[in-house]
Amino acid sequence: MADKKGIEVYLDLLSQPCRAVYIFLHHNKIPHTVKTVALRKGENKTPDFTKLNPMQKVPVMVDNGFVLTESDAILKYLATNYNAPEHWYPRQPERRARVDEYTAWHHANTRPHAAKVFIMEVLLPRMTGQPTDPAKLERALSELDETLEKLESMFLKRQPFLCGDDVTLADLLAVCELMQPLGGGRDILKERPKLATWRSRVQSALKDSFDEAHAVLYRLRDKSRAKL
Ligand SMILES: N[C@@H](CCC(=O)N[C@@H](CS)C(=O)NCC(=O)O)C(=O)O
Repeated sequence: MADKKGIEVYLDLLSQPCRAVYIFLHHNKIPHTVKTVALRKGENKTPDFTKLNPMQKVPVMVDNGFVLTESDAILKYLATNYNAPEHWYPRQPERRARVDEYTAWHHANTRPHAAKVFIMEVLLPRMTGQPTDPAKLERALSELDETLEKLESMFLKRQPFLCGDDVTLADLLAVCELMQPLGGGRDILKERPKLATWRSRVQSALKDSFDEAHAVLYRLRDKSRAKL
């Protein structure tokens, strides 16, 4: 049985994988302490943080001296070692394999494609002072659209959640990523009713922890919309 003393997590809630870890811990009432690492202030580049994670990325989890990076590994570790309901990461081999199938695909598809739109519309203009290049944005949106199409046709199909009848780690990672372009005022699911309904379903399943984790992104969205 894992230690009940609690866990330390190093997070910046503007980061999609950090929000997934935060939501999982909060929703499942797993005792933990959040240590904020403000990426915009370069706090991930300090010597202390670099010692903890030489990759200089968040999230990082420390459980009684056991240091773990990568949201996927952290979520699966938490689901396996702490008392989280089984639906998150089912024990039955085929059902678990479905979650692993999505999460492997996620990091090469949903994540880079949704993140690119946010980077182009929010981060790059802030860093360079230059407006978004419309042709590059068009290409990024078209790549993202292919991913959204596959999410609907290959994963969601006719089921309520990406891997079946109940919410899993796959939905959690996916929803946090697909929310990100909202920071630039863009709702990428606006014209995708099937995925938009899925998002509402995931949001309801996660209750307050969803909005709590996304508060900082909502503030960014409101600022972006005010500029339009
Ligand atoms: N594959 C990693 C990705 C972690 C990652 O890219 N984190 C970003 C924030 S979303 C970061 O820390 N970036 C800081 C940097 O690269 O300087 C995971 O899922 O945990």
